[in-house]
Amino acid sequence: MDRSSRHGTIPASSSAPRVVDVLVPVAIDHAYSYRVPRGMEVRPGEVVTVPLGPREVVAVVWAGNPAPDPRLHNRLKDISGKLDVPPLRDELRTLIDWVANYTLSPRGMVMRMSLRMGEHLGPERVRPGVRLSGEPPRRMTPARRRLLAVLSDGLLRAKSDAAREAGVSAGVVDGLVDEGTLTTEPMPRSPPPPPPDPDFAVPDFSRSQRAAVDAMRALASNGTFHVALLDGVTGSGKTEVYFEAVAETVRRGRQVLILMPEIALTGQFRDRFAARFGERPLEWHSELTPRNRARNWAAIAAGEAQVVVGARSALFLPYADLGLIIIDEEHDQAYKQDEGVRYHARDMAVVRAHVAKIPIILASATPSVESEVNARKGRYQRIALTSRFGGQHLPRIELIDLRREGPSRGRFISPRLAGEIVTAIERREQALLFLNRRGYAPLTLCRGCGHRFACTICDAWLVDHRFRDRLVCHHCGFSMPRPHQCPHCAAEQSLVAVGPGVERLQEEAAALFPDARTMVLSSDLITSIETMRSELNDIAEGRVDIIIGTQLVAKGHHFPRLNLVGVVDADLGLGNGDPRAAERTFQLLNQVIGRTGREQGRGVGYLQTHQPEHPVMKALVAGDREAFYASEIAARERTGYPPFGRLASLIISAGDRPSAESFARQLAAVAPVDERIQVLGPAEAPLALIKGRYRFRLLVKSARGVDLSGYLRDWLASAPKTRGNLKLEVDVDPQSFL
Ligand SMILES: Nc1ncnc2c1ncn2[C@@H]1O[C@H](COP(=O)(O)OP(=O)(O)OP(=O)(O)O)[C@@H](O)[C@H]1O
Ligand SMILES: [Zn+2]
Repeated sequence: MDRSSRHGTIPASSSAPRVVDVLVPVAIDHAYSYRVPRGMEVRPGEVVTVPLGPREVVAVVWAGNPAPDPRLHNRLKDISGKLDVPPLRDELRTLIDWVANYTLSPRGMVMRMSLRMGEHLGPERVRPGVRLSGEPPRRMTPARRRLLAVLSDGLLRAKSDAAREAGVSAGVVDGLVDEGTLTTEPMPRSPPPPPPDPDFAVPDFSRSQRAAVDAMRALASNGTFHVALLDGVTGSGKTEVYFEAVAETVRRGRQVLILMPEIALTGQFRDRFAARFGERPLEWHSELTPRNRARNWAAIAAGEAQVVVGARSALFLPYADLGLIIIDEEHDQAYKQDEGVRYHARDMAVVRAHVAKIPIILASATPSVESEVNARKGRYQRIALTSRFGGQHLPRIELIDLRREGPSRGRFISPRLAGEIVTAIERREQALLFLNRRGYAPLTLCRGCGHRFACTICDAWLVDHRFRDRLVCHHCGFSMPRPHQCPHCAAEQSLVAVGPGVERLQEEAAALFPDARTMVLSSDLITSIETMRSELNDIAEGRVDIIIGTQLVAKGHHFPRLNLVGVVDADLGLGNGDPRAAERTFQLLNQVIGRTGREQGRGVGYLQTHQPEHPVMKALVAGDREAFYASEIAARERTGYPPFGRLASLIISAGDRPSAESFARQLAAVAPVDERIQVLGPAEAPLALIKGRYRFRLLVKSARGVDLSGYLRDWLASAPKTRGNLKLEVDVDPQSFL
């Protein structure tokens, strides 16, 4: 069913040139008018190329323009060509308009996310193939002999493949083509990916899973807009359960999108999918090569790819017939894109599902407060899995009070935790040391003069990365070799590392447990999805005793022999002034401890903390999730924070501090008065300097039902314009308050 055909083609009037509005993929909001050349038929949604200044760009016809301004006629340019790909459907164009309007992003930039492969777009290139003709070569060489041997089966091979298999250069192949020994033929287009088989390996579901499985199948077969929160404790089998909704949708011949918070997770996930469906799903993320990107895009647009697993940008792809969306780990803050178009992929996925009239499943063991409230109010259907699969118990959690039983100075693993790790290894189980901090140490200082190494263009300390032997800024990526001398007082050997990162923990673990095999997992050490996959396999197959990792290991993994997690600094996320600090800490710690005790024995998590009285710690120890949500929801309600109120932030930055501050003040001064809306600030941002830019923030707070985007748009329309290097960024529903 092609919904865009409802609009039909844009009618040609007899004399005046036909004009259409075309959205170009640049930072502007409105579409430009272009003339349709004689003999070309275009419909809204069609992908075209148009001249834009000195360039040719791939763009999309957004609407007909039946009454163009006659004064423009002579100045309008022609559409250059049409791409042989399906038009962007109404559904996707509506989403693009909606997201642009909601986030206050230029529509062209939102649309660009749907055309992410730019010039690689278009039908796949035809590759030349070669085959033996029967004509003998005039002259024989060893290289020619090898090539003929490879082709002796008479099959057609891509030219490059034939050369590679025979170990000869392309010139050898061309030579034999010229002599008529080989004939050339175009290679057939690569076949579409084989479809997943919904009945390949259906698991036996446990009694407690069965109700959820039935609910999944029902929701998929109803096929209407509906939001379900699949709320299942860690290890309950959420993935197996939502696979049944996938299977049902695939049986109906419609497409499924599964979003993951982190692309490093997609490798393992695709293997697991293949175990259930016999085939790996198509993937979509920033690590794809341009060629795979173009191929996957085309397969998705043609409806040949039935299941797509991807990072948040996969939400904007032109699915031919999307029938279901799944958001795995829906609470994860990685779903918020914090630059360019600032959107929350979970929330916008709900919008897409609504526009497309299809079901969406949000899965989590620790739902976001937003989704939890929606489930409590009945706006989302809660589908619960309250126990672990296979009768395993949920982990037990104990606190280690660092004020009383902490490690000695310069050490980070307390004696009690170290003792438990020894016992675990003796039992041939694995242990995970969790610390959400990359590198060796967050701060380096000179013992002689107190000099601290800071980034010169950011308000941040340089982080010591010993494996790379450099000091690195985590905000701008600046790095320098680790110095051997203080640049300030010239003292030699005077630099000390302050505080721990995962690399330093590994050093300590090696000293404490000299016979144990350790592995560090952190995003800066993972070079590709493939290396991540092989390291995770090493862990799953027991080739590692102690895993030392950042939040990368907290998510979604299943390590059969892991029964102990030591959280080195449980307080790390609590003290940063973020209104969601408690929620995030609760989610992250729950999730990481949830990696334990998944197959045999009871898992246990140790939280090293300075704040054993903190409500988050108490809720974790008591295993009392209800208490946590109840107090957090009450606090949000009291303060009018989301989801009981709405927030937006305006970030003003400039190359010098006074310009940024004075513009922020001018902006605040012209905020329209509305008794339902409060404008707070400007205040210097917690990260006051990033990449050489000074930053101020305004926080806009409103009641729940207010059209905050509309308010912001009116405000900014009447505000002074940014000039010079002043920049104003709008973040609706901010997740980061730095
Ligand atoms: N019905 C079943 N039959 C066989 N194995 C199952 C079944 N349900 C779950 N499992 C297995 O139990 C383990 C945990 O399942 P899964 O990873 O889906 O849990 P989860 O709820 O997503 O966990 P988490 O939120 O902790 O990542 C997996 O190894 C999975 O294959
Ligand atoms: Zn920096």
